[in-house]
Amino acid sequence: MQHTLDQPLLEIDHLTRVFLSRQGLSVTRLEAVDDASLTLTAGKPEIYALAGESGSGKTTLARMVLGLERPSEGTLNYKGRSVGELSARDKRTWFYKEVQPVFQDPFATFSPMKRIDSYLYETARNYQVAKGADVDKRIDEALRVVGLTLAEVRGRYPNELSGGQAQRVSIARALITRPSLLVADEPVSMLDASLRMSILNLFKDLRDKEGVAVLYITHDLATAYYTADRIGVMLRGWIVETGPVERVLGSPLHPYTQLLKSSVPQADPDKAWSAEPTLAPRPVTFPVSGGCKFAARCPKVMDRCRVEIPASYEAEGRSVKCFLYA
Ligand SMILES: Nc1ncnc2c1ncn2[C@@H]1O[C@H](COP(=O)(O)OP(=O)(O)OP(=O)(O)O)[C@@H](O)[C@H]1O
Repeated sequence: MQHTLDQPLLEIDHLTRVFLSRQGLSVTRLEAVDDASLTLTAGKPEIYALAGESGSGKTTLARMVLGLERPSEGTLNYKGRSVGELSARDKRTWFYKEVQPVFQDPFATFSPMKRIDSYLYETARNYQVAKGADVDKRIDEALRVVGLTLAEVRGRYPNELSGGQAQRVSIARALITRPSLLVADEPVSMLDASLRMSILNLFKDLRDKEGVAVLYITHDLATAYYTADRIGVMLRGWIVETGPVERVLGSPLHPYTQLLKSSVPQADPDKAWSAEPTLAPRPVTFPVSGGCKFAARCPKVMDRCRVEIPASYEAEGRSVKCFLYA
C-alpha cells in the first residue's frame, strides 16, 4: 500500500459519533464521541492510553478505529486511507491484518467448547498468512512472542488455561497477521492484579521489539501511567487533555484531569495495585449546556465556560480543552 513514514499511522481529526435514541415521541441525541482528535505517528510506535469514566466514549472511539462503527463526522484515516470508506475487500485483505483487536475477557472471546488453537488456525486461514507447514510455524512464532509455544497450547480448551495464559493466546491470535496497531479495550481489567503487570509489560515489549503501536483503552489511571507513552483523557466524548503521560498525570492542567488524579491514591503502579484505583465515580447528573461539559462540576468555572465550547489549547507540552489555557 502507498504509505510513507511521514504519514501518520492513525489520524483522528474532529471525530464525532452521534447515537439517536427514541423515547416515546422525542428523539435524544447523544454524542458518544465528540470532536475528538489524536494522531499516532508511523515512525515511532507508541502506546496511547485512552482513559475515561464509564460512558465517556472510549469503546465507541475504539470501535470506529476498528472499522466496526461509522463516524458521523470528522476524519479517521489509517495509513492515509479513510477507514469508513474502505471496501469489504480492502478491509479483509489489508486493514484487518494491520489493525487487530484485543478484548477485555479472553474467556468470553473463546468458546469453552472449542480448542483454543482452533482460533489461531482460523485467523491464519482467514487472512491467508501462510501455507502448508508454514501455518504452524507462523502460529508458533506469534505464541512465542507472548511467552507460549504451539506445543503447549495445542489441543487445549480455554478452561485448561489460566486467565493470564488465555489473554496471552488472545494477544498471540491478534499478532498472527503481523499488525501495526493493536486496539486493546480494557485488556487487563478481568485479570488478577498480579497478572496485570505481565500483560502490560508484554504490550511494552510488543512496542519495543515488534514495532507494534497500541491503543490502550482503560478506566484505570495507574495502569495507563505505567504502560502508556501518551494519554488522552475523555469526558463525555471529548478528549479534554492529551499529551505525554508523565506530564498529563504528573501535573494535570485540565480541572477534570486534576479531579481524576486526586481520586487515585497515587499514580505509582507499584504502590497502587492493591488499591485497585479507578477513575472518579460517574456523576449522577451532568447538566447539558452549550458550554464546557465540565462547567457544572468545575471548581475553576468562569462565565464563558457555561456558554462557549473551549477549543484545545497547547500548554506545557500537551493539549488542553479549557479556557484557562486560552
Ligand atoms: N449503539 C449505541 N446506541 C446508543 N447509544 C450508545 C451506543 N453505543 C454506546 N452508546 C452510548 O454512548 C456513550 C459512550 O459509550 P462507550 O461504551 O463508548 O463508553 P465507554 O467509555 O467505553 O464506557 P464503558 O467503559 O462503560 O464501556 C454511552 O452513554 C453509551 O450508552
